[in-house]
Amino acid sequence: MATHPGGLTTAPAPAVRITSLVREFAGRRVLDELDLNIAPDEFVALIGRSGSGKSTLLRVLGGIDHEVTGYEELTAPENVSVVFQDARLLPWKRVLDNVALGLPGADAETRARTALAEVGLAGRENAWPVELSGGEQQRVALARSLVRDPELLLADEPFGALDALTRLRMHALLKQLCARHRPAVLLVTHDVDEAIALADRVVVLDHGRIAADLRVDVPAPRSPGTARYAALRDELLTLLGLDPTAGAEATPEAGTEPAADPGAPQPTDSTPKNAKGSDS
Ligand SMILES: Nc1ncnc2c1ncn2[C@@H]1O[C@H](COP(=O)(O)OP(=O)(O)OP(=O)(O)O)[C@@H](O)[C@H]1O
Repeated sequence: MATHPGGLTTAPAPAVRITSLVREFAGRRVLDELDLNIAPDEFVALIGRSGSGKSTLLRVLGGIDHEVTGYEELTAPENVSVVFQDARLLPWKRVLDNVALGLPGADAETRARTALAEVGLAGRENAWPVELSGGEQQRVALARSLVRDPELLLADEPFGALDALTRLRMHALLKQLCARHRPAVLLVTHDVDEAIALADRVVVLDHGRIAADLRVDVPAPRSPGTARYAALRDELLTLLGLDPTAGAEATPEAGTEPAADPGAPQPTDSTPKNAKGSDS
């Protein structure tokens, strides 16, 4: 917050400013007059049913999708990094070269080494991607993103393919990295617990519109045992059309696809059936 000489207190300009964004595919609105602001260094988790438009929004913000149908305002920083569910490392380049790839300046290699140390991979610089576990590959992907000091980090289910234990380790790492680098973050996740663990705000997307925008006012450490955590989790699950009392069972919303589809948000921090990554 900045204070002007007149005593007027103003919030810093948002890193992301979206007003009335529309994206259609074959005449069907996938993003429907969507409004969203993200402050610099704010961490926003984006959840929603499969097909609600989460990845589309990320692709627009990441400059991967240039074909938006319309908007009143669409502002994002130029320096954006994107992390996907799969690490997308170049298999023919060693770990260090993957991180340093395209980095300007004579100190590129030094910066890449520092970034690898930050994600706990000092000593693995000369490894080939294939020699790393899934969790380690995602660490490299994080290092490759953060070495560029992005003002905005976009993450599309980056831990979705990892086992539950590795995912928890990655949560701790991401928190640590964000505290140090302070990018604005937009994280797409299907995991309500992941959203509460990491985010300052959780935004629920439904049919291309923001259905809810909730501040995560759960005191640290964000333990699932606390009343506030449980209340927020129940609220989010209900917004997603899931029955919070039903454990892993989902309650379909009337008139919509069953919430139990494989892409539906999970009420527990469950490991997907295709979980492959581990840090060990
Ligand atoms: N290139 C495309 N051509 C046509 N339709 C598309 C295209 N990309 C996305 N869509 C449609 O837009 C809708 C939103 O897709 P999107 O991938 O953004 O959903 P999502 O919320 O990320 O889903 P999930 O949670 O399953 O990943 C879907 O109905 C999808 O079929």
